Amino acid sequence: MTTASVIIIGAGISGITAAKELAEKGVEDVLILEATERIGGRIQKQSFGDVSVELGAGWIAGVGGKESNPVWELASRLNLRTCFSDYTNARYNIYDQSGEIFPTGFAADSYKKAVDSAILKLKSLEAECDGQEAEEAPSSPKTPIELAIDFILHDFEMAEVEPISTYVDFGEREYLVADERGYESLLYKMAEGFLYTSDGNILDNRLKLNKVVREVQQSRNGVVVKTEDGSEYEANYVIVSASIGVLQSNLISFQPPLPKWKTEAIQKCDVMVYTKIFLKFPRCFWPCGPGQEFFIYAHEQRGYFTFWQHMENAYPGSNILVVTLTNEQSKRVESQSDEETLKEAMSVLRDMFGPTIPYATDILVPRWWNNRFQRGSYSNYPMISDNQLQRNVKAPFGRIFFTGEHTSEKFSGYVHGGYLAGMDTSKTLLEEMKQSLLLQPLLAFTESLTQTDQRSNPQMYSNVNLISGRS
Ligand SMILES: Cc1cc2nc3c(=O)[nH]c(=O)nc-3n(C[C@H](O)[C@H](O)[C@H](O)COP(=O)(O)OP(=O)(O)OC[C@H]3O[C@@H](n4cnc5c(N)ncnc54)[C@H](O)[C@@H]3O)c2cc1C
Repeated sequence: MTTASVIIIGAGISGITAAKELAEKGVEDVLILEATERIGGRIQKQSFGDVSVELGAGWIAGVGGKESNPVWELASRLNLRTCFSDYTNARYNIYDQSGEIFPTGFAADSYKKAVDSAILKLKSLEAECDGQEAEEAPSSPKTPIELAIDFILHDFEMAEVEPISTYVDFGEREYLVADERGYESLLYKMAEGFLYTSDGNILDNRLKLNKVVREVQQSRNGVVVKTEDGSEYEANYVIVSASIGVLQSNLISFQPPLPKWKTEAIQKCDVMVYTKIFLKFPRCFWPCGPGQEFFIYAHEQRGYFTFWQHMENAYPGSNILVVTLTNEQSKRVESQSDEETLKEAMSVLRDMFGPTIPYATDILVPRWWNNRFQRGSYSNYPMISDNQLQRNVKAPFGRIFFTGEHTSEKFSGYVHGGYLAGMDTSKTLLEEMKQSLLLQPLLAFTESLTQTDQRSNPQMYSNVNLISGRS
């Protein structure tokens, strides 16, 4: 059986950050077990139509504020190619089903109404929590303006994932990563010399790919981690960085089972499904001027092929459009063939741009919901929820610690949330290791009093030995 001080389940941004931080602080023998054949998790690029597209995270969000976003700093240091991307412009490019574009004033007005309506909804939820009578939110007749409002509200629900109470001013600017190696470069740079040698070979004592963890067994002596291929690994501590969707599924079982306060908190957190569908065309037929990177299709069915982006700013001449679907629409599209999805997308595009536009030559539909190592795109805590819910999701259980974007109090749902969570969890674990070292003599004394044969369990309190390079 392979042993390590700390086993980390998952090699996304949070898992790699935690592993690196632990190693830098002296915990040398950290081992990452990753279910797939690659590192990166929800940061994943794929070649499509001669360029690299991001199936997962694409934007470095929250830049230009009072405090600095660590992922932006990292990207700047690595000279990652990025381009400014302002999706709020989308509100001025709203098409109806007959291809008419809503006049600017009309669209801006819808935006204001949506904001007012969102504030009213928030107040009513707050009042409900306080047990007061709430002002009724207006019902939504599906006039064109209400269709536009509906989109904007839908967008708020999908994008405003950070709890308002914990707002930190990283800024509002967003940059699209347009690097040849994509967002993944960040992770490969972090992993260089640590998980991989400079010529790209895996350091096998630090990272094992294609290792699907199915069971985490905890005892007084440590933790045993069992994988689908029958391997077993032993450690003093485990950090689980798998997504909230995976925690909600039964992929990983815990022995003894996680306590009720923890499983309840995990189940209460919403999982967003967010899907970017890529379409390649023989030529560009959409408007490409300044402020036209994004456009919206207003349809009675909320979220039906609503949000569009062209990739000409990031990749000139690529002739690629991206349409974003969420939740029920994402799940629906994931369950049908790509040909059917292509047909639907083409029909929407023909509504907007007329019947003569060329048919797409290729389509790429990521399936985050049906991916058993993700089960969704990112966590979305209820807008009005006390911080206790998230604290319970994050809280360790014995020797098992939790990290991942869903444990980041301020930035759940984001790459920088995953990064900061990895830092935070490693700090908490280091503190625990220190404490257990301090307690060691006392525990040894108690043990000798109760005449327990500690020699049969040599690892029980011996973080010191394990920290210094056993693997
Ligand atoms: C479509 C999409 C668009 C997004 N857009 C943005 C964006 O523009 N900007 C932004 O900041 N964020 C965005 N995000 C969110 C961002 O990608 C995530 O918040 C972040 O990457 C999560 O990192 P993580 O380390 O918490 O989890 P992950 O990256 O999911 O890492 C967890 C790892 O655990 C592995 N794993 C799971 N189960 C097991 C198991 N049983 N055994 C072993 N390994 C296991 C997984 O394979 C994975 O590699 C987007 C996400 C998606 C899906």
